[in-house]
Amino acid sequence: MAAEFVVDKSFTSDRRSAVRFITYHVMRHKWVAAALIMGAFVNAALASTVPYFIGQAFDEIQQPDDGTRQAIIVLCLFIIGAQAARAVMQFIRNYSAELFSQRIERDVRDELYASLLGKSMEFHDFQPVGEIMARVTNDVHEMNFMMNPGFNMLVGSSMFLIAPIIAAPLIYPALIIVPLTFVILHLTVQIFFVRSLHPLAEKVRASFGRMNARLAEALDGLQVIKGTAQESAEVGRFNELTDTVRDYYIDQGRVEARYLSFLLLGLAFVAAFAHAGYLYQQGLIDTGDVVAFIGQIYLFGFPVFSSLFSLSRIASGYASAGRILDIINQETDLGSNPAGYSEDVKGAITFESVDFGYIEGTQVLHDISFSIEPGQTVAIVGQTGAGKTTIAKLINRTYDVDSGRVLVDGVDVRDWSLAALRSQVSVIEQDIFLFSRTIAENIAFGQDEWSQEEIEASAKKAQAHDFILTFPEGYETKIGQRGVTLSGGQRQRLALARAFQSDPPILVLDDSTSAIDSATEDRIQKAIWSAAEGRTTILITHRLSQIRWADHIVVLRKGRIVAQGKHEDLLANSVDYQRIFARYDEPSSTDDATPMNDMDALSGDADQTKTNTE
Ligand SMILES: Nc1ncnc2c1ncn2[C@@H]1O[C@H](COP(=O)(O)OP(=O)(O)OP(=O)(O)O)[C@@H](O)[C@H]1O
Repeated sequence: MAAEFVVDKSFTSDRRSAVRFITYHVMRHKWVAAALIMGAFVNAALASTVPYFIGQAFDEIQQPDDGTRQAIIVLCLFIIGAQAARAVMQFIRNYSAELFSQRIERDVRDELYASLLGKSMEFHDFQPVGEIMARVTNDVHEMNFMMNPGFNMLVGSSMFLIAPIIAAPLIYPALIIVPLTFVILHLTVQIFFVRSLHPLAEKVRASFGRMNARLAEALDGLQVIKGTAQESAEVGRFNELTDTVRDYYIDQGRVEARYLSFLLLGLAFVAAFAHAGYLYQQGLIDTGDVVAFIGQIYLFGFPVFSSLFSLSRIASGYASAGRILDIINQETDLGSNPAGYSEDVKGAITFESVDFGYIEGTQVLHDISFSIEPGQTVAIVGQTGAGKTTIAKLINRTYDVDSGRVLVDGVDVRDWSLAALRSQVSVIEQDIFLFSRTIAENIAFGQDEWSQEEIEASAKKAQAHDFILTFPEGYETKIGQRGVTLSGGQRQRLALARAFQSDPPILVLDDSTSAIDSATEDRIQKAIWSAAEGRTTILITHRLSQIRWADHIVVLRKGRIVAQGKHEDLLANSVDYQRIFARYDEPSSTDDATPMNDMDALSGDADQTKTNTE
């Protein structure tokens, strides 16, 4: 399957169905599973010896003679020995079960996480984060529960179903009738039980995912919810989802409450007493045999009670495995092309008749063609929604073109090794994302090794060093989630520092100075100029001061290029450029005091402006 990112794994699971997927993961740890089964089986076998020894003891007490005392002591020692051995077997079984289930949880989670990172942005655009989180955390954990206590209890208790079938005929052959009939009926009930439980378990899991998605979205948009006083409405919507989860759980409980095996167990006791009593009356078995036989029937209690719980866990785990596979098996269009072209990027970018749309049938870019020489700075301008950001996303293959080609150094980006391409194209997004890690770690993101001096040098170039030092912990300051503890301008400068640190041959700055005051704008301007030096830079900006010193300007309108060239030429010849430019905000700056929307000022020399400000 094509994926943007493929982890070198020591295994490739069988993803053809949930059963194969589960079996594959179980078989990866077959020795641990074998220890579990062996522990469970021997434990059950030893447990079933207890009623046998008690039956023997009964016989001894009923016909006392000189050897009775010694025989009872020996039988007691056997029971103690059997229980001690059981304790060891229980330990083996429970330890293996924990090891087994935790390993499976880890393997499946790793596999799912790697698969998620490998999915294209097209996939992630339409997947609510909360839903994905529910699968990575909760559904994977359900698979753990399916193994332990689910399978563990089912396997362990199944041995208690087998033991009486073996032991009863040893007491007297006809005594097999009741236990065998019970086991057949109990297994039939189990099959019907799981069949009716499975669709409900799927509904529970799916409704849980939807609830999680809503929760994640609400927390993400908390500011908007509070800002628009929508708390009550949101609580109402969330309640509807929690009600649905509750209702499906109750439906599941209703099916569980109708579990027929409890009734069967009661009937089995009645039938066993009747049968044993009849054989006793016929003189075919003695009192000890009756006690031993009823003791064997008692062993059924454990599998009946535990199967209700273990089968519910298995039904939930099975539904979860299906949901995990759903995600893993979804195709992603982008291939990582690991064997592709992977030279050092020089920086030439060419768009050749590119068409693109995010959704089928809705075209965002139409016939886009332009070229950028290595080291040039190019500004892409156009009204909001014109497709500027979309152009940037095609360069590092966040998305692939529908038709036409995007070339980097003359090579189609699809022929590049994706890792080689992306590691050399740095994009500072409109909505800058910072991780909840330290400032230093954020600047060095993507690098395995870095020194404090390097980080500080990058921060200085990005005009970020001074504000970083105002924090008590400096570079070790932990940034709040998504960088919420920083201002917009500070986030932008950290993103620039990250770009300096990785020193990419191609740098894309998307609207990077849209939300800041003029003094900060000035600092960022300087940082951008020094960042643009010696590399191909694409500026997607509404800032006049940035646009006009670009080597080349591409003017977009509704996804089409309506003009391109140098600032002066465009200003003189392109009505679109003039119109767009007239609407752009030009912040006043200390060095470059071009007034906003002042068309006279636009005719100033771009290079001159750049030099002055530098
Ligand atoms: N992930 C997406 N899925 C679907 N449509 C999208 C997606 N991202 C952008 N679009 C659509 O593509 C069009 C171009 O968007 P784009 O972000 O490239 O515009 P832009 O020129 O960068 O705008 P702005 O100046 O406001 O950032 C818009 O109509 C937008 O609604």
